[in-house]
Amino acid sequence: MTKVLISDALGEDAVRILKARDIDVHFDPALGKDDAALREALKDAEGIAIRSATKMTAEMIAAAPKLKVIGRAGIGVDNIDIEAATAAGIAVMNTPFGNAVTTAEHTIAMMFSLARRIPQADASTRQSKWEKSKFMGRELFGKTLGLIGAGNIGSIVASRAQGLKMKVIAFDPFLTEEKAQEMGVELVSLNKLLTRADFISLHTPLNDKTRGILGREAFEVIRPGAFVINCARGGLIDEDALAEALDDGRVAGAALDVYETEPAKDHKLFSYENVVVTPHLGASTQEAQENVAVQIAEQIADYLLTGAVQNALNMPSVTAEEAPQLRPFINLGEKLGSLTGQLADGAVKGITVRFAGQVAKLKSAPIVSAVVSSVLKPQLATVNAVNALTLAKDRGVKITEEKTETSPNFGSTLSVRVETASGTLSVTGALFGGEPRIVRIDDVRLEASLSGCMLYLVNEDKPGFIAALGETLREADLNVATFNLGRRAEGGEALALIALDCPDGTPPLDAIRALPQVRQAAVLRF
Ligand SMILES: NC(=O)C1=CN([C@@H]2O[C@H](COP(=O)(O)OP(=O)(O)OC[C@H]3O[C@@H](n4cnc5c(N)ncnc54)[C@H](O)[C@@H]3O)[C@@H](O)[C@H]2O)C=CC1
Ligand SMILES: O=C(O)C(=O)COP(=O)(O)O
Repeated sequence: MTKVLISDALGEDAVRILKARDIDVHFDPALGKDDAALREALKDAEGIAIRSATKMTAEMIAAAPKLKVIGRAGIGVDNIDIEAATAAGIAVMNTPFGNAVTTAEHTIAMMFSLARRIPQADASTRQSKWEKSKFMGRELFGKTLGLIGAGNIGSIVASRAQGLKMKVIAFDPFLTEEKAQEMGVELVSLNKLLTRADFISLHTPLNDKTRGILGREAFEVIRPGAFVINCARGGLIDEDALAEALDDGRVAGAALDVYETEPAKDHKLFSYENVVVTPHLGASTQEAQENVAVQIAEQIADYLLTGAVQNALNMPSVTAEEAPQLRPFINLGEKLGSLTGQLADGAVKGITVRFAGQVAKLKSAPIVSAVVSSVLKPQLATVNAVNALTLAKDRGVKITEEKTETSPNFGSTLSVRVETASGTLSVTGALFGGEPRIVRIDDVRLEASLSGCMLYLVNEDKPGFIAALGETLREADLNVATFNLGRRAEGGEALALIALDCPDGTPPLDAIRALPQVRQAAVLRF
């Protein structure tokens, strides 16, 4: 039974959905905080659903030999070593929209909290102080909100802020002018944003480019009296530099939901009166948690059980509707890739996948990944459809796709051409009743299913060859299951693909190669 772990606090719906799909679910929200227990539980898990507390480091991934998918019930994946997961052939998925509205609302709540000092006023009033004059606030109306990052969440924050009649400007080098105009947002440089905005809110992923984007240099040019809000990731702000800017009054206040180190229990900024803090609550509403739990459970189950891929960060998407259409062609691609990979002599330099007919209209990326993975399999034990393209690139293998919507003889054909230092080999296959069949090897037509243990032969098309081969196989006590022949021209070079009943034994290749008509012989396993 397929085992999936849930190692963070996820909505119960996730358990229900996975169990309904006959998945063995291990739900322990404490697991993500206990490295040793997580490592142990990962030994036989095929999937894991996490939030931000579980750290899927390279070391943790190495402890999970059966893991096929890491599902992040949320957006940020900075707690997952995606490179290590990809190298290990593990799909990484998130739920990019399920908690976006909730997090944008938290940002707006933080902005109001700063402007009206609601948390501080609340604490004071509970202490019977009635400090009405102390908590003089600021209006948001007419103020400028500067967004650093205007993607899913930033754009929702923008629309809510516009509803409050704020002017919204954004620094986002990846946002087009057209999209910004559509959002009613003025695109500006980081420097302009810092000098113009009354409120600055961060909404970028945490990566090498964005780490410390609000650091000492930024606080030096920031508009005096600006407020800073961070509901994205802790590392985006240099917390020491923020403390200095708060100390000398350049920054009027900050609202933080996320921290460089989490959980943040003892933080120097917690003692600042003009800092509002929440414990990474951005995504914590019932609605958002229901959304992400349901979405990630369905995505994990679909991937493990049907091969559908949704919201993966390291492989192409395949919808539930596309999966059944693609599956037979993925199977065909795997067979063709496996045949060419097993016959490839030496390092693979290039792989060309050609789609002809109806198949050219389908999404090609999953088929190409399957082909490349199967070609490289004899050389790389750990290759799979997730890491195939990365491994191919690392090894300098050039991948080419060709498409034509016409196919002369079959509804659709798929061809794989593999180039090595010693030449090229090209095979074409088609589906017969949904089953993969090979229909051509180089320029030789022959029709064969590829399964089990097979003998691949290149021989001279001369009388007596089949009898001699039959005798050699009989001497080795090997039964022929199917025999498929093709030839270039009468009396010329012929090809044979022979299925043998040899689950454990090995065909006597030396004896076969010694037959006078044989030019090449190889054993293939599918
Ligand atoms: N506090 C919380 O509980 C939550 C936090 N988040 C975090 O919010 C952040 C934003 O999430 P989404 O809006 O969904 O992401 P997104 O990917 O939709 O948007 C990110 C935006 O940042 C922009 N960007 C990337 N690099 C940039 C750079 N160097 N400078 C300026 N802009 C840059 C991108 O072009 C994109 O428009 C993420 O860090 C995510 O982890 C998300 C959900 C909940
Ligand atoms: O989705 C995200 O990026 C978040 O930061 C939410 O984190 P959480 O699931 O609440 O631990």
